[in-house]
Amino acid sequence: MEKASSLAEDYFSRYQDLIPNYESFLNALSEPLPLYFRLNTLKTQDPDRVVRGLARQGFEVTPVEAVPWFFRVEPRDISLGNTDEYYLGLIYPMTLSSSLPVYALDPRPGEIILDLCAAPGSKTTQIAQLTEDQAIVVANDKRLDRITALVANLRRLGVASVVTTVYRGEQFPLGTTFDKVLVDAPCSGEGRYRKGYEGELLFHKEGHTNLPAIQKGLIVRAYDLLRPGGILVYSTCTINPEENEAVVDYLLRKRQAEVLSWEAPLPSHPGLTEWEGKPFHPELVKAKRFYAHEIGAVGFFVVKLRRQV
Ligand SMILES: C[S@@+](CC[C@H](N)C(=O)[O-])C[C@H]1O[C@@H](n2cnc3c(N)ncnc32)[C@H](O)[C@@H]1O
Repeated sequence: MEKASSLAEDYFSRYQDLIPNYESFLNALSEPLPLYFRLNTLKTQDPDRVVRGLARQGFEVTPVEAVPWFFRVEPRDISLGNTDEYYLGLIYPMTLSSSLPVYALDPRPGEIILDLCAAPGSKTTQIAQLTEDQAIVVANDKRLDRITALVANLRRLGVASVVTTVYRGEQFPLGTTFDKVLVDAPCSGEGRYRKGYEGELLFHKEGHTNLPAIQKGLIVRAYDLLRPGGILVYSTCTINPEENEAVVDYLLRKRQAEVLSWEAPLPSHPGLTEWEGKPFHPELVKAKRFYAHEIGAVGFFVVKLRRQV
């Protein structure tokens, strides 16, 4: 047990000097992730009614002050996915920090928006909600089975403004230009790792292909799909600088992108300008890192960029 319980610590030890309050980060790995849902305002404007309905089924629901339409739910041992509120599309269970990339994207009605790695659609449906279903949204994913799940979510939530495509994002056809592109990239998911009973890391998927190479291909294609002045948001749920700052640094060396500041509703830390002796573009300080133990949700990295020409 002693040996096993050090597995998570071993894995994260390279981040010892990077993660603020590293001890409390390690402690948080043993805690279950808090549950949240987003109220789907395309189907209801009456949060009180939804909260009362869930309370009758034994849920304790608390609004999250900082993030509009998000609610924290307890306990975890009854399934939100088996409630009428879920089936009717009044709620969409998603972790709180998963709202951040769309927050940075700031989608508006009338815009043409591409969600390049969209399935199962947490962020696509959030975009549809924030634009009151009045944008044109293309939701793409390389996996048809996951697009099928996304389409089911669109139907359940009553979204009409989204069309779906199935391309490898790196090869998404050039031609149409977008006002905004979101790349919520496939990643190692370190921000969501938790310790199991024997100290093993849950959610640790072995045998990844070269994620940074895929992520670099995705971010460059996303940039090339923007109109001049268009906005790109790149996000991951990993701590790993090679999948975050190094990917954005690659784009900044290949293209004339501008890194933008944005106001986040949850506590964050600046992006890194150096990692393991390798310098990154100084503007990366405007990227934001969110750590699981500080926000009570999955750890995230989010950066907002503008296409110059
Ligand atoms: C982090 S998940 C996206 C979650 C989604 N944005 C949401 O909020 O529900 C990453 C997605 O990227 C997809 N993906 C992986 N490689 C891809 C590629 N080369 N091109 C497009 N999508 C890819 C995966 O199938 C997966 O659905």
